[in-house]
Amino acid sequence: MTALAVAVPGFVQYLLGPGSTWREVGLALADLAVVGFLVYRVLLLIRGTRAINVLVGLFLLGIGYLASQWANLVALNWVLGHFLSYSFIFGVIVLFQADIRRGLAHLGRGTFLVGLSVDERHAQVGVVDAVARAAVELARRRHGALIAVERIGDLSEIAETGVRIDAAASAELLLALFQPGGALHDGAVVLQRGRLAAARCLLPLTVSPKLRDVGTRHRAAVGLAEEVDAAVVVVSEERGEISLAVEGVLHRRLDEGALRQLLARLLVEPEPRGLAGLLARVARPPSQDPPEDRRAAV
Ligand SMILES: Nc1ncnc2c1ncn2[C@@H]1O[C@H](COP(=O)(O)OP(=O)(O)OP(=O)(O)O)[C@@H](O)[C@H]1O
Repeated sequence: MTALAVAVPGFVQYLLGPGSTWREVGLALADLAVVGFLVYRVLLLIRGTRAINVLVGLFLLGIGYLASQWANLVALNWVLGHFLSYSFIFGVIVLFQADIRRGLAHLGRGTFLVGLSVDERHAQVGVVDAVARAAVELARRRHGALIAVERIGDLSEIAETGVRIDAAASAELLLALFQPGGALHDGAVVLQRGRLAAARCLLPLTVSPKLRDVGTRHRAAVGLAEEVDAAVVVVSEERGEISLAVEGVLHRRLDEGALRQLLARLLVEPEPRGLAGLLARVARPPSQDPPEDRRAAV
């Protein structure tokens, strides 16, 4: 460790040139640390998503560009150079849009929860209780269910794909809606601002290849959680399992306690505000996530 503490600044000083001062070395080290940390956070953010494949594609294009430059292949180098510069701009905006949206929503999460009024917070506590009680009972009965709860992302468009209900959210209503054979049991129920907004809604399906062992109900939950900042609870008809999709990750095999805890964290408990909140969110160690075997990153 001590050897490393001497070797790294020494190496940086060597790179900066013989006349460099320790202040310059210190600044260069801080610069490297900040860039390293940012790259690490970006990789964590897009880990296991389609974005990582695109990043690998861009990296290979970059290698092709450098190779064509080295081999003096003028036409290929011209094409790859232009292709790279445009695909960087459009690639970041278009291909990473879901990930950017999720990342921004992640940063805005504290603001959403801090901004809740007393009444809204009370309604959210009711939603957590209703959804958790219903999910446990639906799992016991082996009735399949899909419940999307709005957070920052607006679920109005999703609600419009189904049948409008606009009723107070309760476990009893959820149990009745997901009764097999019922007119509204298919598709997802959408909860907005503490109320049960609509049923039989259609959610976007994820195309992630990582979710091979689950069917369309779970794919629909993850698909919505990839696109919008919502908490989506799934009850498996086949296995009687409860899962929750949020920020594109499926937390699987939850018992009532774990489900309540996750829902409360996502819908009720505010995180610290301002710089403290930002630092807490950015620096949250991966170990605070549920164990790896319960998660399926997409
Ligand atoms: N895009 C979608 N939006 C909303 N609901 C959907 C969507 N796709 C499927 N579903 C719901 O999932 C049901 C089919 O579930 P399927 O058995 O394929 O999935 P699963 O993930 O294996 O779930 P389970 O473990 O309950 O069987 C459909 O009847 C419908 O209610």
